This record gives sequence, C-alpha cells and structure tokens, in this order.
Amino acid sequence: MLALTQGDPAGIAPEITVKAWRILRESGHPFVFVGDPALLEQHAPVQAVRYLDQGADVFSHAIPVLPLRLATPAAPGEPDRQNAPSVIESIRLAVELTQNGEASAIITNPISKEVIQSAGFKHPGHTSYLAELCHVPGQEVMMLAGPSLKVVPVTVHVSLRHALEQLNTELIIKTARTVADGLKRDFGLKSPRIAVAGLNPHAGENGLMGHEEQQIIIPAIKALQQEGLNITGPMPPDTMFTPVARSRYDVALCMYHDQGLIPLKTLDMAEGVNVTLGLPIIRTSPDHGTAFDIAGQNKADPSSLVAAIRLAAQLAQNRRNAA
Ligand SMILES: NC(=O)C1=CN([C@@H]2O[C@H](COP(=O)(O)OP(=O)(O)OC[C@H]3O[C@@H](n4cnc5c(N)ncnc54)[C@H](O)[C@@H]3O)[C@@H](O)[C@H]2O)C=CC1
Ligand SMILES: NCC(=O)COP(=O)(O)O
Repeated sequence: MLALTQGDPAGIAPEITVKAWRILRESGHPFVFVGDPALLEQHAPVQAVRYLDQGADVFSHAIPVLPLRLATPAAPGEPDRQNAPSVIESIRLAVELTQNGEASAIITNPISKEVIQSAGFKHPGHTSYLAELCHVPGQEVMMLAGPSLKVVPVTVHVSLRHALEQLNTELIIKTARTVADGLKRDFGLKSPRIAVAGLNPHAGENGLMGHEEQQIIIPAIKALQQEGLNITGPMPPDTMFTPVARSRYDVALCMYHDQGLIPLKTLDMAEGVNVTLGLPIIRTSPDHGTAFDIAGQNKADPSSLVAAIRLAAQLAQNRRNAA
C-alpha cells in the first residue's frame, strides 16, 4: 500500500488528491491519504481506515484515509501555521508506516517551506527531514525525473551565493555516487550515464570565465571515472539540455537548483516527479509546490501527483523484484 501525505491543507493538495483518486481508482495503484478527512469529504467519498492494508478494499469506491486532525479548518489560498504540526505529523507518520512495512512507499503532497519554518520546522523541505527520520542525515539526494530528462541539483535550497560557497569536489563526488547507486538499484540502469554541468558560461572556457570547473568540478569527474562511474563533463550548461545532448545521458548533475529545475519544469512540468535518492525508503512527490494562487478553484492539474504515485509503485515493485 502507498501512503500519501496531507501536504499544506490550504494549497492544492486536497484537490489533486481527489483528482488523482478518480484517475487511479480505474487503473489501480491504491493509496491511503494520511491527513484530515475534512479536506476531501466535500469532493469525494472518504472512508477512515485504522490500518493501511484496509485501503485496498476501500479504494475502488472511496478514498481511504488514516485520520489526522487539523488544528483549525483550512481556507484555500490562506495558509495558517497553526496547521503546521499536522502537516509535519502526516510526513512523520507516513515514514513510520513505511519503515514498519505497512506502506511500500510514501508520496508527499506539497508543503510550504515558509509556513512550516515559521512554525519552527528546522529543515529546508521534506528531503532532509526524511533523511533525519530514516537515520541517514546527509545521505539524501534530490532528483527530479520526467519523461524527457532527469536532473539532480548538487546544491539545493540555498541562495545562489550560498550555493557557490557550498559547492566542492567532495559534495559532487558524494552526490554522484548516490545517484549512480539509486539509478542502478531502483531504476534498473546497469551503468547510468551521468553528465555533469559546468557552473560558469561555456563551462568556464578553460578558466576564462571562472575557475570552478578546473578547481572543483573536473577533479570530481576524474575521481569518479577512476571509480568506474560512467560520468562525463563539465558540459556547457546552455547546450546540455538540447534533445541531442539529452540523448547521450541518463541524468544531469547540476551545480545549483535552478540550473536543473528550469529545464526539467520547462520540458516536463506536468509529469515531473521529485524522487529522493539515498534513503532506505521510497519517496516521491509531484514536482510542483502548493500553488496557493489557484487553491480551491478547481484549476489544479493532478498529472504530476499521478505520475509520482505511479512511479512510487513502480520503484517499490522494482525493489521487491530485486529482493
Ligand atoms: N514538494 C514540495 O513540497 C514543494 C513545495 N514547494 C513550495 O510551494 C510553495 C509555492 O512555490 P512556488 O514557487 O510558487 O511554486 P508552485 O509550483 O506552487 O507554483 C508555481 C506556479 O505554477 C502553478 N502550478 C503549480 N502546480 C500546479 C498544478 N498542479 N496545476 C496547475 N498549476 C500549477 C501555480 O498556480 C503557480 O502559478 C513554496 O512554499 C515552496 O516552498 C515548491 C516545490 C515543491
Ligand atoms: N524545488 C523542489 C522542492 O522544493 C521540493 O523540496 P522537498 O520538500 O522535496 O525537499
């Protein structure tokens, strides 16, 4: 069974959950929503369950819900930090259910980093919180996967200035190893082809436009090649996302968040999925955020959540087959 978290109750999570259920009840891929049933029950039949495996019998006629209560009723588009503890508890509980084997994977609905951090949450997002809950802090790697492209940002939710300060050879090496392991284990690629982006225009053009390529990126690539990884670069960032360039690699290792997420969302916004590599559990998520601007207006596209649920089920199956 798959566990789907609540997400921010004032965003589009309730709407895309209902829409995803309508799509998936036909094709299978049952999930249990871990959250407040009040968010869904005006829009779809809902049935409370005590155990996740009860969800299988329920899913064809109602959304199975493992109930959690919000502190205050949700108003679409008006996030309230009083509900942050319930948002966080949904994630914690879904992870626990995955760790104890009740769930085969977790899919997280979007949360607002600003809202939960204003309520005292110490993590920049799900990814590092999941690693803490799984007792592997620092091992987590964010990958965005779509039909056209997979990208991994080496530095993630920090300012661009801070990203430059964080970037170093060891971080690139550690990230690339996790990516190679994850693509082999969960995606079934025998020797994943990793393309490393340069940082500077024209990948620095031999030091003419910056030295990070020679000082940081090329030493990492050489070390990883010596370990046997199928890794190339640094590639000029402005041409590495053309169709021809993309056909030559399985995943692009990008030096900062938007270097990878802009091409990914431009090409694959509807079906892009955020996958956390480096965890003992499987976690996926839609590639988009809370979309407070359209919450409650029946405008939200559930495709990315549906893709995230399908991919989580596929990855769980791959792990079962491998075991
Ligand atoms: N996995 C997660 O929990 C993520 C959370 N966020 C959080 O979401 C909040 C808002 O972030 P933004 O940068 O504004 O990104 P966003 O993805 O929420 O919205 C950007 C634009 O895309 C539109 N959009 C997003 N998803 C859509 C969908 N399914 N259907 C139709 N239109 C959609 C929105 O209406 C908005 O105009 C922030 O607090 C951010 O931290 C952002 C990305 C991922
Ligand atoms: N830009 C991706 C994003 O914000 C998702 O972060 P996380 O909550 O999955 O850590």
